[in-house]
Amino acid sequence: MPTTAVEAKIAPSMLSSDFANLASEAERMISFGADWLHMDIMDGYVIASLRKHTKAYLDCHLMVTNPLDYVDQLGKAGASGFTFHVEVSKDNWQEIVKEIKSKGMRPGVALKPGTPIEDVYPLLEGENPVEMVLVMTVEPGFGGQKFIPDMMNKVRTLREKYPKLDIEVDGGLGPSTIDEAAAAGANCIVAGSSVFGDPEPGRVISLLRTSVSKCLKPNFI
Ligand SMILES: O=C(CO)[C@@H](O)[C@H](O)COP(=O)(O)O
Repeated sequence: MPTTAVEAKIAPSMLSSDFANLASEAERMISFGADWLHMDIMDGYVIASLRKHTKAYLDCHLMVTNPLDYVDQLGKAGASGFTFHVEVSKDNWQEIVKEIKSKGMRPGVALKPGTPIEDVYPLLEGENPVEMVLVMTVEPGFGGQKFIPDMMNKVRTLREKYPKLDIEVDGGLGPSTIDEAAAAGANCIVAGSSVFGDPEPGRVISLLRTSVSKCLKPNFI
């Protein structure tokens, strides 16, 4: 029976949602077909309050300098994925990954546009590898920035080396950039302004999924 090595995951970035109505915004995105909800973390309280209203996979991107300090809090709050930055974890990533897994979350590593892809390789090898790499396609910070096409070289290199890895892209993704990202090998797509800013978010989510699905390679097992 053919199956795919990796699946398309469309993750609206809640940074672009109406914060005063977080629960209904989350429900709205799930009803439009979102797979994950992408959460940019400044503290864990938002996760805890949203978790009360949804069973969705909460894909958390920690833009913090000391990720270890947040593992326990995010685990208790109900985070599903915990993605920390490679730039701040060169010395203790093994401990961070172990802690994330012990709290029942899925570890991922993110890299900023200026960071070479080779920096994440050690985190993908050995006994306790991360399970996802988030390639930032804008400088982390806020939504609505322009997609950096050069980042697709990182995605391509990573996909060639790790055919079964979840590769996420974040920043400036939407109908005009998705084909390039999908062709390079990204399968998890974070999209903020293109989804929340469209009168038909469901149509955008479905378009993103179709583009990724077309590029996924079948894996015959
Ligand atoms: O983490 C970030 C930016 O730092 C993102 O998650 C953005 O929220 C994505 O927004 P768009 O570029 O899709 O509008």
